[in-house]
This record gives sequence, structure tokens and C-alpha cells, in this order.
Amino acid sequence: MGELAAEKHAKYILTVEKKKDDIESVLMEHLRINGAYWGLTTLDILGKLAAVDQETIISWVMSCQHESGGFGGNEGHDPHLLYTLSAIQILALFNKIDALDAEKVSTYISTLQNEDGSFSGDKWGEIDTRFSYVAICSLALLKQLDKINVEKAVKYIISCKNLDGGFGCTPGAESHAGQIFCCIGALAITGCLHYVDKDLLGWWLCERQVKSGGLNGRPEKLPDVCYSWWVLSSLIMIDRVHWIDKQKLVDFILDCQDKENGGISDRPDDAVDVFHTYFGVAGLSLLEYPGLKAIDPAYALPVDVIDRIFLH
Ligand SMILES: COc1ccc(S(=O)(=O)N2Cc3cc(C#N)ccc3N(Cc3cncn3C)C[C@H]2Cc2ccccc2)cc1
Ligand SMILES: [Zn+2]
Repeated sequence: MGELAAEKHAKYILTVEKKKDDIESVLMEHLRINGAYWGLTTLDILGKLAAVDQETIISWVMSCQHESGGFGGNEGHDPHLLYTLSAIQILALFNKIDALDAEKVSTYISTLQNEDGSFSGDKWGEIDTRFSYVAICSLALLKQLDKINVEKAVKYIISCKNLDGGFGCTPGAESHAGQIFCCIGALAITGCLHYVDKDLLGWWLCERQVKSGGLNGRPEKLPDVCYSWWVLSSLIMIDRVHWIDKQKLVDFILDCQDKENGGISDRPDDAVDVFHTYFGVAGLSLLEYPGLKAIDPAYALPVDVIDRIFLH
């Protein structure tokens, strides 16, 4: 509890970024570009992004680009929408989106939109509302939303709305906090939040808070720090964040820190990792924890980065 061990978390991220051959790094090498986005955005929120060698990172990110225009999770890996968004987000952090051929990347993304407006994650065709969000967020950052059929993309997302006000990965699939974030984020970016029943969804979301103050992803599940992002950012986007106890959530996240070695875990006393360190720090940023840079709930990037892209 108590306070955020910011210096320790920055040091933890910087050491993990360097490690390549330990078991965790090898297991995660297929999504290394996701890990880089989580780590670098955490550093930026902590005001420590200057601690990394941006030229080295930018050239590594560009080396993950496939000839199709999409990005793989590491050098030489097949492209996927999930990794393409992480690449764009990393370049945005360093104000280097212009290192990209926006036309080529947005053509890759637009070829993954299906007739019904949904998106496949890659050429193998898996459809999930996660991919709708990743496609729309990527194209918005590239200012290339006109490359897809936004009306059909929005219509497909709305077709995944459930009677409980939530959203699942496909029409009729069970509501889950991760998919709700993706659908609400996509609707926020496209200016279509008026299709959402904010009171019904707000109720489902605020019911995710358990007595420890943490948030879970579905009814009866254990709380998990990463839901501090999926649920909280959704509540903020639909203006219902006052329906949860923010201080109790802050205390839950602070309770999940390893204050000795740095890092944040999914719940108290579990092993820390980069993923939960990012979502913990990003969650505290959404809760306006002192000393942290503000993060945009829809784009999952610092507000000053978003302002630089859209307001310059
Ligand atoms: C430790 O076992 C795992 C299990 C799965 C994965 S994963 O499929 O690559 N992935 C990313 C992820 C990264 C880390 C880290 N470092 C840790 C966990 C975690 N999960 C699993 C998780 C998180 N909360 C509870 N659970 C069970 C989410 C998952 C899916 C996801 C990917 C990208 C963006 C959002 C979500 C990685 C490790
Ligand atoms: Zn988690």
C-alpha cells in the first residue's frame, strides 16, 4: 500500500527491456513488440522515456515491418493487426510516425476488413472485436480512417452488444471487460458512443469492483490489475467513473507492487511482469495519481502524445 515506487518500476522496466535470453523473454519473443509498447509507455507515464536509446528502438521496430506493410511481433515474424498497432504506438511515443509509409500500412489494415464490417487479425481470418479496435485505433493515429468503411465497422461492433449492455468478441458472445474496452474505444474514436446504453453498461462495469477495491473481468472472477485498465478506461469513456470507489482501486493497485525489486503483479503477492506493471501505472494515471502523466483512455497513449498528433 502507501505510495507508488516509481523509480523502482522504471528501473524494473529498463532491466527487462535489456534481457533477451531468460525464460520469460523467450516465451514472450513472439509478442516482443507488444512488450516494448507496454514498457515504453510505462516509462513515458513515469517521465522516464529519455532513459532509452530511441534510435535503436525505432530501427528495431521498423525491422519488424513485413513487406505487406503490417508488423510482426519480432524481426522476421508474420504480420498481425495487434503488432501493427504496437509499432504505430511506439513510433507515436517518439514523435516518429512519419518514419512510416502511412499509405502502405493503412492498405494492409484495410485489406483485413470483411464484408460485414468486422476485422480479421491476420490472413488466417480469426474475427474478434479486439481487431476492430486495433484497426480503428491504428488508422486514426495514421489519419487514414477513410481507408475503411467506418459505418460498417461501427454497425458490426453494435451487433456484438449484449442484453447486459456489454460486448463480446463476436455477435452473441459473452460480455467480457477486454472486449468492452475494445468496442467502447472504437466507438469513442469514431464518435459513435451515442449507440451505447451508458447506464446499463456503467452498471455492469461498476459491478466489477470487489470488496478489496480491485476490478475483475467478469462476474464471480478474481480482481486483476489489468482490469484496472479495461474496466476503468471504459467507465471514463462513458462518463460513469464516479460509480466506483477510486481510492479503493488506487490502494489495490499499490498493494500489487513489488516495492523492493520494482514491477506490479496481477494481484497482491503474485509475480510481477511488464504487462501488469503497464496496466497498473496506466490505471493510476487514469485515476489521476500525483506525479504521473495523463493517459488517453481510448488511444492508450499519453495525452501529450495524442495532442501532438491531432492538435499540432
Ligand atoms: C503468463 O501467462 C501468459 C498468458 C498469456 C500471455 S499473452 O497471450 O501473451 N497475453 C499478454 C500477457 C502478457 C503478460 C506479460 N508480461 C502477462 C499476461 C498476459 N496475459 C495473460 C493474463 C493477463 N491477466 C490475466 N492473464 C491470464 C494476457 C494475454 C492476452 C493479451 C495480449 C495482448 C494484449 C492484451 C491481452 C502471456 C503470458
Ligand atoms: Zn491480468
